[in-house]
Amino acid sequence: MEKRSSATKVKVVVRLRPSLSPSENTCVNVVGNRVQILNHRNVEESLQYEFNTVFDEKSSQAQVFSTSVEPMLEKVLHGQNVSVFAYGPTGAGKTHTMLGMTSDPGIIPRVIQSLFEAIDKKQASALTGSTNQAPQFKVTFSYMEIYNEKVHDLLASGHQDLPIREDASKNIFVADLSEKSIDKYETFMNQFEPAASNRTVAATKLNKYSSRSHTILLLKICRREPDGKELRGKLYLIDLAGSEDNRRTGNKGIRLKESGAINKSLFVLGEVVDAINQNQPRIPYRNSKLTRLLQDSIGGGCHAVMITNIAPEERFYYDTYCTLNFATKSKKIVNTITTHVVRPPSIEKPTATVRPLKRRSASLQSAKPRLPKSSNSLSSLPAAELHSSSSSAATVSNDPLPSPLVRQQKAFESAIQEKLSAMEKLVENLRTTANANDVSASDHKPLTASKTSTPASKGTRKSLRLSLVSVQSDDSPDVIFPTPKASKGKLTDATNLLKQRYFGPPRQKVKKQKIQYRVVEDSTSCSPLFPQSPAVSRKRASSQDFESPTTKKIKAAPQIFNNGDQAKRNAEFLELLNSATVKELQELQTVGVKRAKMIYEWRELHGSFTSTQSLLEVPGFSDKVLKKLLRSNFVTV
Ligand SMILES: Nc1ncnc2c1ncn2[C@@H]1O[C@H](COP(=O)(O)OP(=O)(O)OP(=O)(O)O)[C@@H](O)[C@H]1O
Repeated sequence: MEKRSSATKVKVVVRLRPSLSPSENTCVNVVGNRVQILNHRNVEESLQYEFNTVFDEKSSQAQVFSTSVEPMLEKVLHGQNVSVFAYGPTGAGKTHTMLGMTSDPGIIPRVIQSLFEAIDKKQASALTGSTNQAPQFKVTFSYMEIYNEKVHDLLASGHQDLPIREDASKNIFVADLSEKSIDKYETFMNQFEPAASNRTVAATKLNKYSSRSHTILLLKICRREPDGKELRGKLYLIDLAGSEDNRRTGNKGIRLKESGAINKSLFVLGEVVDAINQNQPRIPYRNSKLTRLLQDSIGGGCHAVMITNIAPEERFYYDTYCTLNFATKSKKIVNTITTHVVRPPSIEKPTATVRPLKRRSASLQSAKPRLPKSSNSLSSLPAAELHSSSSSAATVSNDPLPSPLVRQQKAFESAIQEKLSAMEKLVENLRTTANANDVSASDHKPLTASKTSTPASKGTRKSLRLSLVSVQSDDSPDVIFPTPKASKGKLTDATNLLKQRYFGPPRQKVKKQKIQYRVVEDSTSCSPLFPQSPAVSRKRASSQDFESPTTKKIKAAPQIFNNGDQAKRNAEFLELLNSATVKELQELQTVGVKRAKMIYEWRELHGSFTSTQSLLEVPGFSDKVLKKLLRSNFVTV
């Protein structure tokens, strides 16, 4: 569970390191929380940059930590994520600030120490309080490096490239790293050689690429309250690689490649910041591993502190100028802080939360008064289920529009109704013609019945109509399947009449039906009353997997129907083929204008069809097409 709280800007601080070569000219001045540098376009002017805090060359490690980082620790202990990253040109003091030396530790060792002090304090104060129950804390860490656009786990043996994946919280990208319990931290830290004043010596055993890679120490803190609630915070401590001007450093070969990779990720970082500031719809986080990892810190749900390191020497002028401009852009970025809370299931369903959902489902029922009450309506669901699927409940609530699936189904259904109605008319016309040609009186009976549909036929029609698009079972569909107009008798279902006429009245009225939607691929698959050819069965195997036993039974039904009735039906169909006009032929299932014309023209040229198989001689009729036509018009081969 996540809670979104206040929007917070990225906190940008600047740290100026002391000059390392006193003989060299400097070009940076710090005045209060402003940094001044010469204007390279006009040397008589100076450029001024203002930041949250600016640390001058005399500032101590302790000062930087207590002002910029220490206040953030409390947030991590309360389930929020914090990212502290050092940015700046090569040699400006990033590693010194983040790691420091044994004699003068930087942010990382200070964070570890303070974190445990804070945890101890919290537990002690909880135990002295009235509840006498202290929260439990679990701290783990992982350490990684992005080098040449590859992520390495620095705690694992060997340097394998790791993929970056999306965290369950959806807004954090993490590499699959080995995690160590924090009690291993001492051993881990001891592997660092003390950083000396010479930066080449500052390279460590663990991080041999030191200044040429981005290193990330991730601390995960899980706080479990006595009531079972968990607060999960993460703290990213990032030492970014410095960008290098290849012309100035004369980088070649591997160095050039390294430098290119560093520049690429820092370049993308700049693009990301620009995109956020310009409110662009797409932020190019995915364009580099670094920006994917920093996604939560820049424009995400994290508290972010950017420590901008700058060097005072004149030879760093251009780097300093660019760095200060980037820092200025970054301070405009706003993050919306997320608190990561995980509650135990038992306290997930307070009545206060469930009640509005119940009201919502009640209003849903009142909005559709004509629909029959059903045992599977939302209100009858257990409260816990409603709560656990609150998002889906919210989707249903008060929405007057049916879902696209229901709309699609309705459209399909009305198309089928039209076809059936037209087919009935067609049959009726044929009968009328047959009457005129002295057809026996007994044949009129079903046609007379067709004009006033009996309750039995209504029931059968309903069952037939539902079976066109659904799988039947024991409960009524209510909400998702409103009764269509056809059931009120406005449309007459010819297919149903045919079925009654040739196969007798339905054996059993379907009492209640519950719709379980399945994909209907085309209108020709609509009849579950006739068996499908093996080929079609194979094609539809996947959708049949979802069929209920009831549907399977219905599909098997034709086997028990009277063969004589089917023969009559086939003869009637043949009669229709031999006498219908183009327009009338079009009324048949799967016959459009083109096919109707083809059938008509073939008949004009060759005379009557002697069997339905003769249709194979009509251009455009393959075996498959014919089977489809016959099946969907309830004719057997
Ligand atoms: N505030 C400071 N006080 C004293 N020395 C410093 C300070 N900042 C940096 N230094 C020294 O400057 C040198 C360069 O610093 P550092 O290695 O931290 O730079 P960097 O920005 O991490 O460089 P790179 O990007 O190459 O890793 C180091 O020898 C470091 O000890």
